[in-house]
Amino acid sequence: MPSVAEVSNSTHNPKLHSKPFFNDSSSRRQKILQQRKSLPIASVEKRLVEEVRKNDILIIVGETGSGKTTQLPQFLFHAGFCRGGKLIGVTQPRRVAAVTVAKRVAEESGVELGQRVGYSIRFDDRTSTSTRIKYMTDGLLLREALLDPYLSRYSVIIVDEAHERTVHTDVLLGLLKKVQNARSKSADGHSNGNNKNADSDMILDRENDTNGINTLKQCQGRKFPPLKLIIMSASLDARGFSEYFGCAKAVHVQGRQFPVEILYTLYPEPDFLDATLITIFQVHLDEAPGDILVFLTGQEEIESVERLVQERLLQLPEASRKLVTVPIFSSLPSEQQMKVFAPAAAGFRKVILATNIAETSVTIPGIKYVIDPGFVKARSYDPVKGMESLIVVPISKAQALQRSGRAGREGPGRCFRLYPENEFDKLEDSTKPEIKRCNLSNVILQLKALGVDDIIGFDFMEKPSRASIIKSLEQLFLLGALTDDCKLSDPVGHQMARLPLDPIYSKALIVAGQFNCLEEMLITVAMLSVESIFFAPREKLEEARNAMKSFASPDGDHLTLINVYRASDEFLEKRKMEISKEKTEKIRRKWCKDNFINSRSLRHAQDIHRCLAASFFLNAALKQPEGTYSYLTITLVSSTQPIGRALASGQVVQIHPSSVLFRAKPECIVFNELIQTNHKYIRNITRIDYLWLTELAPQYYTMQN
Ligand SMILES: Nc1ncnc2c1ncn2[C@@H]1O[C@H](COP(=O)(O)OP(=O)(O)OP(=O)(O)O)[C@@H](O)[C@H]1O
Repeated sequence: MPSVAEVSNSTHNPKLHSKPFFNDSSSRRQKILQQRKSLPIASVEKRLVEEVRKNDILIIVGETGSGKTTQLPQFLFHAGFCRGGKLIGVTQPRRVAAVTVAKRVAEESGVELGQRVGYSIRFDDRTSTSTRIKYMTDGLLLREALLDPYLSRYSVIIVDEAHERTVHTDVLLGLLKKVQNARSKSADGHSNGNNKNADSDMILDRENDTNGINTLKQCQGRKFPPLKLIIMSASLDARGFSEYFGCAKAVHVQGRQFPVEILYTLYPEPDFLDATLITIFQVHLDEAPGDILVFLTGQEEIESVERLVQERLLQLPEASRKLVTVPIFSSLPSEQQMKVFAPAAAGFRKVILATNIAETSVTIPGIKYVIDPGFVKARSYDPVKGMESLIVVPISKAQALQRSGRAGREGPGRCFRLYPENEFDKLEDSTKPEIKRCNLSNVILQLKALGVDDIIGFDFMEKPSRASIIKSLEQLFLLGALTDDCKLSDPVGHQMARLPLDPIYSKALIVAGQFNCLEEMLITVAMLSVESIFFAPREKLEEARNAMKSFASPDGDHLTLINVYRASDEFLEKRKMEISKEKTEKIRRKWCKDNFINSRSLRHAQDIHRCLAASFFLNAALKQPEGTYSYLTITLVSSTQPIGRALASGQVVQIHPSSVLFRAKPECIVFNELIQTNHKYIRNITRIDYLWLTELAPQYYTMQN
């Protein structure tokens, strides 16, 4: 049993370190200072710092809003943990949390964002050489470990919201355990290279790597100060984490700043969307001023609730219509996401319609009421079919707690749970770790690059199933990332591991060079790697559709994406298109000229098609007579060999209505995404010639004939 020390809330309020916040003593500065002083964590600053000094691994559990995320890194900074230019890294499962918390802490510290306090998320880095407190996504820290296997720049790493158990958090925990072990050995004067301790073999067994990833050889002989590791959350299974870290100490920061009253329904609600609407209007019409945060499962649901709210508002007297809806979901452009943090116009109440993106870590100013129907859209993975799907499931108790914790941050709050209290009791305590319900290709690629060859033997907090591991190994093998003996292939596997992309995209980029279409592939992958390029607000649906049509390519979504990218590039940069110096076949040119076709564009389009086919061959589908598609999946014949012979079996999928090929329905296509709602849909699709499959992926497709 781990020892759980209670760090109580005392009446003593230590003087907070207050480097100049702002030039003037504005009322905002005073307010922030006051707010910080009154946080439960403020009264236990010294004791927490002491605990961190005494323990290399510390588990901190504290109520939502008690000040863990914003205050602890500042306490440690002022206590000298950044001496010698070291960093305190704080990981978050979500980008929006990393960005908004960093902004808040920079403001609290009175520094410009990107200086002492910064953030780093994929494709957006706001740090500098003076950054000492760095908020980042857990995925980003994993990538940093590829370049710096000892994470030598960090003196402290705080894994925040660990209860979410994202796949990156779980891999990171295993990795940090090993890094910490290796660093404490190096600090003790152990020779890294000779140490055969199993705990450090991942780092120690790294071979020389010619692909730019730092290797053990470069690290040998260097000494690193011990790494402090802090695992934090409001709803953590402290015992489970403590056991995983060898009976690490767990402390509990008691108290919350403001109470949140929890209300349940008397009976189960047959239609939770209807119940949500009724509750929104009850709060709006009957409750004191304060904004509302509603948790829904996805974009479609958010848009339909938004529409229904607008319709019902029109039925109210003019004076009661002062309610504005603001959506937030992951595919919304980030400027739009940030709108939820802006106050509503004077006299208006704001109702934020959010997915679980707003569930943890974030403080949305003004929120007094939370409406929680109790559902979430979660990933699930079927390793046999190789299919990942999103399904609506009840939330866990931990999630319910996080949701209610978004209220009560600036004053007392209320949370309306749209289910009876006895239903709450039946919820799972915590969310099933994502690593047990997702495709592992990306994780395996990264672990292999970090020198972990035995994936099944890796010290995961909870092991993914053997079937998922094998399926993902198989996919990586078919993409050419692994050799026959399951090692990272050279150079393809190493190159793929370095790219911060899905393995399928990385492979596309690598193959693109051979097909002379790297630029186009970069555009395609860049466009696919960001959230949805097309955005269609409900009130401007027709205009948005017309705009999309003007870019649409008859060959599919990928080429359409390139059209969009190029149009915006030309518009913004007013840059002339570069003329290709390549010689192309005279006949083909003439044919293009006669047919008013840009031969260069056509050539690239063809290359891109082939390039996509080469890398996306795992995701091919053939049209069936009735207009659906048969998706070719791979089934293992031999269960003893992870990469054995493969056979294809079909399952029925449909083209998603958002695709420009929704009506055209070509004979053979490749696609990027398979999603399951009420149907199995495929998205981001390109038309291909079936023969290319056998030409470019003979190891797989010749067997179909
Ligand atoms: N952007 C912000 N605007 C206004 N107040 C904020 C902001 N960020 C934080 N706060 C204040 O600081 C308090 C502590 O926030 P913090 O995120 O550190 O808490 P936490 O313990 O990490 O909560 P959680 O477990 O929910 O992540 C909030 O309750 C709120 O009062």
